[in-house]
Amino acid sequence: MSRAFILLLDSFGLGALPDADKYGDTGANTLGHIAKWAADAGKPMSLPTLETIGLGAAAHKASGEWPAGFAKRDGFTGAWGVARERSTGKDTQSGHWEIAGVPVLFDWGYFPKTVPTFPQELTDKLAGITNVPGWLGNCHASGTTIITELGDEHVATAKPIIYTSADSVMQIAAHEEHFGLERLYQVCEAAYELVKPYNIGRVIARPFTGSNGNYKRTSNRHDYAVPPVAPTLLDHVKDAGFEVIALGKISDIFAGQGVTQLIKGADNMALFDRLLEVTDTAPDKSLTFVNFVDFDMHFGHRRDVAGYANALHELDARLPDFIGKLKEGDLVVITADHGCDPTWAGSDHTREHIPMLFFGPAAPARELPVSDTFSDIGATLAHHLGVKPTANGTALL
Ligand SMILES: O=P(O)(O)O[C@H]1O[C@H](CO)[C@@H](O)[C@H]1O
Ligand SMILES: [Mn+2]
Ligand SMILES: [Mn+2]
Repeated sequence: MSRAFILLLDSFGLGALPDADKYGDTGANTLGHIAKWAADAGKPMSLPTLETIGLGAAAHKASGEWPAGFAKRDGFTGAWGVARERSTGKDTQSGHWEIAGVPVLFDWGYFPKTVPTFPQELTDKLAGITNVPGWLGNCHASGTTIITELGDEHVATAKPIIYTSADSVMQIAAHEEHFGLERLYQVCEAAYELVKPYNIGRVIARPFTGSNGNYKRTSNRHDYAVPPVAPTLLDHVKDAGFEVIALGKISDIFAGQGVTQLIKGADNMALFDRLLEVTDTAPDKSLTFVNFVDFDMHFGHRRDVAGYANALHELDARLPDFIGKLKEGDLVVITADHGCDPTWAGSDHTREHIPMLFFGPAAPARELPVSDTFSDIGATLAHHLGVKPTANGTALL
């Protein structure tokens, strides 16, 4: 067996990049600030499996500091390092595509921090096509806050809630029963076509349920994403005739390009269950790519430090089961797509190093030099699987 696995902890950054000042992120450090918060609260973090692979040393390499409560040790079991982003954005698509060999060197379009944020030409056209009676929101917002504020008015008027963030996104929230899930998807499909001239990466359907000021998003989120601009590692694996198994939102992020099997999961732990099943059955030369989204969606953007720390503990506790299922020749990497420091101002991502923790039967134990592109991950896995090399990046192992 010679399989590859990418376990991506969405937003798990290890400290600001040298160019973080351009993003207002100088000093951001997702893991470092969570660990400090936990130690200050008298409950230091303990991530024994990740630490054994080399997480603490990688964090030290990225930021110059060992996370509070982590042992300053050596003798790791994995090939550990960190990578810097070459893409100009600090968004999910740029991070994932770059890992898969395609840095995003053009600038995405973004909507301004004005109210309204969306150009009137766009919202008028979209209302005309979809027959909605108007829009609510039309601003930069946190998705959970805005449905609490505007949910009642949405239910009363049937006007969808539209909002954006520092990412290249148009998000459309609507009530699953009152407005209808299928209708929301139709509005998003129409929006996806209309935002093309604005160079927007994704339109995201954000359905919710509930009543009387008490609203909750459902798992029926759907992303309408621009496909990768060049062939990625996923395409190379698929084109070689091997399986590409996408868990969670991976397929959405790559617009389905290069994916042969798509498996969804409601949350991190459900996704981990699916990962264990896949690890039992995935064939030789397959690539399994999982995105653990809760870190970003529930805790990073929500600036919930305790929740983020807890989610890390939960994931670490399950890693031994996964490692126990690996077969000879398997290579795994634990990584991230950007930071989202839950102690940082605002609610957006932070420009940070990502971890590169390679482990499994095919991984040597060694320190890796700092990579100047996330694409070194894709290059390493392409080499491991013996498929066409990615257009960017250097194989590290
Ligand atoms: O606040 P919510 O709706 O979770 O939005 C977050 O989710 C979007 C997609 O990842 C990002 O643009 C971010 O702002
Ligand atoms: Mn992300
Ligand atoms: Mn995010």
